[in-house]
Amino acid sequence: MPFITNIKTFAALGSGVIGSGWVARALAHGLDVIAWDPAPGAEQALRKRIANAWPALEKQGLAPGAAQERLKFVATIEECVRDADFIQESAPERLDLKLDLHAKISAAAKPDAIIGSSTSGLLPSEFYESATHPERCVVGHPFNPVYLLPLVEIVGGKHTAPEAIEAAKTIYTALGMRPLHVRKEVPGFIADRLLEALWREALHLVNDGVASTGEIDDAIRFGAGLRWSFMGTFLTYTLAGGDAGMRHFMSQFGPALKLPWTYLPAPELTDKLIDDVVDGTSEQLGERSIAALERYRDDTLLAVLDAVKNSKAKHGMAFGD
Ligand SMILES: NC(=O)C1=CN([C@@H]2O[C@H](COP(=O)(O)OP(=O)(O)OC[C@H]3O[C@@H](n4cnc5c(N)ncnc54)[C@H](O)[C@@H]3O)[C@@H](O)[C@H]2O)C=CC1
Ligand SMILES: C[N+](C)(C)CC(=O)CC(=O)[O-]
Repeated sequence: MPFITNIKTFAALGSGVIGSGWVARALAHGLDVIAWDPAPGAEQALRKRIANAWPALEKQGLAPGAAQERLKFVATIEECVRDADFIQESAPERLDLKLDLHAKISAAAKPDAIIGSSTSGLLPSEFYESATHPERCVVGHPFNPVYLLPLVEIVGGKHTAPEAIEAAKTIYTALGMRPLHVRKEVPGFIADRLLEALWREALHLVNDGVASTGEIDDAIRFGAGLRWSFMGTFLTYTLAGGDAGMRHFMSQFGPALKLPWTYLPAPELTDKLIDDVVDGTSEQLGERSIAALERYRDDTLLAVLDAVKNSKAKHGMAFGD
């Protein structure tokens, strides 16, 4: 059965940080959005988050007809998904919860509507186990803020049809995203496996009293963070090898891989470590509210995205290259 790819109605289940980001992206692309979230006050919180994101989306350019008013908040899962052409679940990261939720979502959805889950690293073969028509079920793992960052990792489970992966690619591309198909179903996929390694080391550095949270963030944002926005680790290190490139880099820095630079297993999350991290980041936040920091992040991300796009165009590359 061909899957729906020309979507007009987007269903969002779960409207926290990530669900609201999906809703904002879908609205900005001129879609009708139906949302459901069981938390009291969820609709109001969702509308507030979208209003905070909207100036950045306006700056980026709205699709014809795009409007915040095209969001409808409903009271049941069934109402949310029944008429949807595409469904994105962004519920809490718990296997039992997602398993139960997807049994309900898929039973009520159109059989040819693709279902995506925002999970950061749970396995689709596990949480789609009880789904109706599991051949249309995928992971579509986004990055925060979902309404601005282009990457979405697509992962299939053991029942996912190859055509569903292609359909998901088409849908996410139409939503202005850069899909990356993760060909093997592994926990953490590609990006979170990398991010988690950095996060564990950062926690060790705090735990060992080597650096504060602010100093660790400085080490990222004034160095590797700047080049990561346009060049990944492999190409960056090719340049670090000089004219001899990666082969010289491997021979010069390869031995360091045997030195105890990294710890990898996560440190114990003691109360002290949690307090140190929370106190450190509160100090970094200062007087700013989360919403104000989000607006600063969005403006800066737009500027970086623009700069990368323009520079690539000058070098004959498209943004997605
Ligand atoms: N926060 C992040 O940086 C990222 C999170 N994700 C993934 O997105 C998903 C959602 O995470 P967040 O938005 O961060 O969490 P969140 O805690 O901000 O939001 C979760 C929402 O789900 C709602 N909810 C509770 N029970 C539910 C149920 N049974 N069915 C549907 N919704 C329910 C909650 O009321 C809440 O609004 C998770 O799978 C997470 O791994 C993916 C990428 C990044
Ligand atoms: C922390 N996290 C694992 C939920 C992060 C992600 O999944 C992606 C992101 O936005 O960094």
